[in-house]
Amino acid sequence: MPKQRLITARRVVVKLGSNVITAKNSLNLEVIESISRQISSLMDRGIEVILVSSGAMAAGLRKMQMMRRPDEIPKRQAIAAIGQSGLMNAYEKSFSECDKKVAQILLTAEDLNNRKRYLNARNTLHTLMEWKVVPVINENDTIMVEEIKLGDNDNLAAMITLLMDADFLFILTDIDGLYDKDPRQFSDAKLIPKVTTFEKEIEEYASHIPGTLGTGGMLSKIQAARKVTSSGIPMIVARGNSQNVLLRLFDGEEHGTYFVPRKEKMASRKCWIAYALVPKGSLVIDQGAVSAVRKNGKSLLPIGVLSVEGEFEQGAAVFFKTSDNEIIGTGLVNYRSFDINLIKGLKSSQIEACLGGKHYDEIIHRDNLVLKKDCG
Ligand SMILES: Nc1ncnc2c1ncn2[C@@H]1O[C@H](COP(=O)(O)OP(=O)(O)O)[C@@H](O)[C@H]1O
Ligand SMILES: N[C@@H](CCC(=O)OP(=O)(O)O)C(=O)O
Repeated sequence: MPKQRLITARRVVVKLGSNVITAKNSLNLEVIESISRQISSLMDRGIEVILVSSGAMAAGLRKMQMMRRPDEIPKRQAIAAIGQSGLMNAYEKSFSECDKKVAQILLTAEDLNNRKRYLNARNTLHTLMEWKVVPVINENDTIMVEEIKLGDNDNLAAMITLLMDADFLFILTDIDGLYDKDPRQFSDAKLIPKVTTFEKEIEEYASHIPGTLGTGGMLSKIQAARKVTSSGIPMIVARGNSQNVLLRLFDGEEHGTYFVPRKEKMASRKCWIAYALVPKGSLVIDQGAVSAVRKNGKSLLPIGVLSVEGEFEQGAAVFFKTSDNEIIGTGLVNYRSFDINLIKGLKSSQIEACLGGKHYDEIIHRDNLVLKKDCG
């Protein structure tokens, strides 16, 4: 293999997918041991590693000798609980053989939505890394219901990468990387070694249909790549059971698909607004406001707001869009939807008379506003 891309990252996130972590009848201990050894060896070189591991559901199914996920939610959650403890046991054992300790972190979408909990998670992860303990993160499947699930660990891993200001995201799966079409359906599918821009066809290459035990398929890996590369962080998708894959990547060998990062890095607060929050409504804005926020980097003022969609409180994340439904970006509102309905179209100097008081001139301050065009 040619050596082309020496990785100099100091803090990385590694994500292991369900298919690669499970064998025929249970967890694939060989893979778990190999990845643990590789992570441990990176840590011994002074690199900080955070592991996002799937496998709870797959391991639980195998343990209960079930062929597929049950339809009932309580049963699914019970399966995840059974599998998660086995998963952690396996990591506990394999990392202790390398003299490393592990910590289990189970997160929900709500934890990432709430800024206080989001920052708390960050502090805990920092402490673990200071103590040279390996954080093993998964979604808390046992309490999540379908509607509010993060859904796939590729996007969770991307959010952890942003949360922790990591320098690199490795997504390890059961295939060599991104192909130009679904290799399960097309025998002539070709591996794409490098993705520089997210043209529409990139998403068309990928089927969202995962492998037998996976969740998001290649599509969720591309979404994850969008998130991190738009924030200036590179990502590689590679085969997790290929021998010493992480160490070889660190030594500069080319494997898998490399997603090239954008040059400009988005501030971490803006990453949180863009990727962790679920918008609660929309503001339809006029062309003047579109140019002000898009071209001139200005805040969104009431005068540019035409209408309000949905009901939301002060501080909520909302989309702002044109009357043709083109989404321009996302931001945190200084006023609740009820008040925006009253002040829309007004000058900022008229807010006080209208509402009987004024805390802010802007509906969305530019520090709390992220443009879609900056999100890859
Ligand atoms: N264009 C593509 N390139 C590579 N793999 C693809 C593509 N389209 C669909 N896939 C499928 O996506 C699967 C990986 O996704 P998934 O099963 O969710 O893995 P994981 O469990 O590692 O997250 C591969 O096994 C492959 O069959
Ligand atoms: N939280 C789930 C993993 C869901 C998931 O994203 O799976 P995958 O697409 O295989 O990475 C579990 O542990 O089973």
